[in-house]
Amino acid sequence: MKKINSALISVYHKDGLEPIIEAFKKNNVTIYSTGGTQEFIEKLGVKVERVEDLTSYPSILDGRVKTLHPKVFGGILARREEDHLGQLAEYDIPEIDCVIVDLYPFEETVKSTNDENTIIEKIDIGGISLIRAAGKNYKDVVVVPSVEDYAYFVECMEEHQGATTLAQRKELARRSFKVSSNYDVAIFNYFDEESDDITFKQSIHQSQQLRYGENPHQQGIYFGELNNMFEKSGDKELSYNNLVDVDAAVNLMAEFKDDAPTFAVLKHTNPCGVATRPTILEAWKGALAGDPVSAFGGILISNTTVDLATAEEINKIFYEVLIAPDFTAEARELLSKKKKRILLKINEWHTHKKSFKSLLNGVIMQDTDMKSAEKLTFETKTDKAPTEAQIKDLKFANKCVKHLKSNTIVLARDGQLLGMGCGQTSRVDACRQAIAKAQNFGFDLEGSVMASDAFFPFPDCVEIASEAGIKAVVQPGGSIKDQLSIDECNKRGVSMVFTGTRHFKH
Ligand SMILES: NC(=O)c1ncn([C@@H]2O[C@H](COP(=O)(O)O)[C@@H](O)[C@H]2O)c1NC=O
Repeated sequence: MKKINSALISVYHKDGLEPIIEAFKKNNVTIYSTGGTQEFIEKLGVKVERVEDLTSYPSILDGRVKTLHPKVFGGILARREEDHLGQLAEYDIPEIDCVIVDLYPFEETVKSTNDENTIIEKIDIGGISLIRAAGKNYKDVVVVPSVEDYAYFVECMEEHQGATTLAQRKELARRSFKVSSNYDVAIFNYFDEESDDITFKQSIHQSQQLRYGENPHQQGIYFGELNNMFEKSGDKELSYNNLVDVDAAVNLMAEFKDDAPTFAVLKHTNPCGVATRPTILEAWKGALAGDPVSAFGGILISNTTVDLATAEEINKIFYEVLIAPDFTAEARELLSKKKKRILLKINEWHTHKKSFKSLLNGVIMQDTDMKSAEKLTFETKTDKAPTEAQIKDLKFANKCVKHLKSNTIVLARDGQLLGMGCGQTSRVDACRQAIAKAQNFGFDLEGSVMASDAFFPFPDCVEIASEAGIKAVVQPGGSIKDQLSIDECNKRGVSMVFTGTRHFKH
């Protein structure tokens, strides 16, 4: 157990210090402090020793140098043993038993301005050195590295009448290196933004223990911050699988965010029902019709506010998560009555620019596939060109195919997904699956269109699709046997366009 006799306090966020100062007063702790912090503490009626008096230097260079001095760091870093204490005495350096710091808000500054000078001034040097020094010497010194730790520190002191245990000091040292490493990563990422150097560092502050991972015997943790993106209602927490599905759903619907009302039903990340319609109710009905069986327990997402009429229909099935830009008050009230369902109001259609996956002994990163069908050039390769209506459907189908596991085929007509085959080891299997699913759910495929995530190595898919009634096809092209598929289309009066962009999804 170590009693605190002296403390250095230099904090950006002053609010919240009050209980600490109160406890220090009770235990006669000598407080050293920097300018603004000193003023704040003195307003609480407690006497403070100025760091400037300790160092015999004023704060200089606009505050760039205020605590960086051997009189400060000596008192923090000295081991409380004869040799070190002798040196402190020799140089008239007081021991500092506790360091409380809250760093300049670097990340918030980067978010709020592009002005480099302002950003650079918010790189804390003295503060981070203080917490690293105190963290290193945790056996003798207690460190409080951020405003988030004030409450824990007060608890520790209350438990032992102004003293701390070794375990508590070690825990606070751990927190101090968490703060300093996150802080340095954020600074690094700012400087690294335009660099060609290949590095991977992330500063993530929040984490959430999930009920379990993909299966109950696997642990699951989410590292990240969802609160800016969604407002969640419902008591149930998002599970690991929900998070994976919600991510897939948002990435899909981001493609349709500027379109007419669109609804999608996803299962295990794959969209199995999607429809764009003049009203949200019709969009829901159209999406559900795509695969009413798989929709059970699915993830639902719309690009339009969910109204009461739509909510009444949705309420007829069991779903896990419903995501929408908003819900009318009546729709929310109705949907909230059923437990075990999560409503997410989405605030921003944020799609991450980079995506990561852990594998083997590391992590792979890639640019997210941001190529949307709206921006692709559809180059007609057949004698027959698709009609305007078919082009619209081909774009719709191509937006869907991009979000399905490869190999995948999507069949669509009039802004509705009619059938899809996905996760197949051959394209012809995906094609057969898409046709079978569509026919199973009562769709006549006459006049529909087909999208493929990658090229056709053989003309077999065109043959099968055309037999089922498909009249237009979109694919990236790029096979040495492209001509065979084009010839097959010409023979059958089917139009085919190439986009030049493959959408594999593994
Ligand atoms: N330059 C230094 O020696 C220095 N020492 C402490 N700081 C920071 O100064 C801030 C507190 O300053 P003030 O008490 O003047 O409001 C804290 O965020 C602390 O992390 C410093 N500022 C930046 O590096």
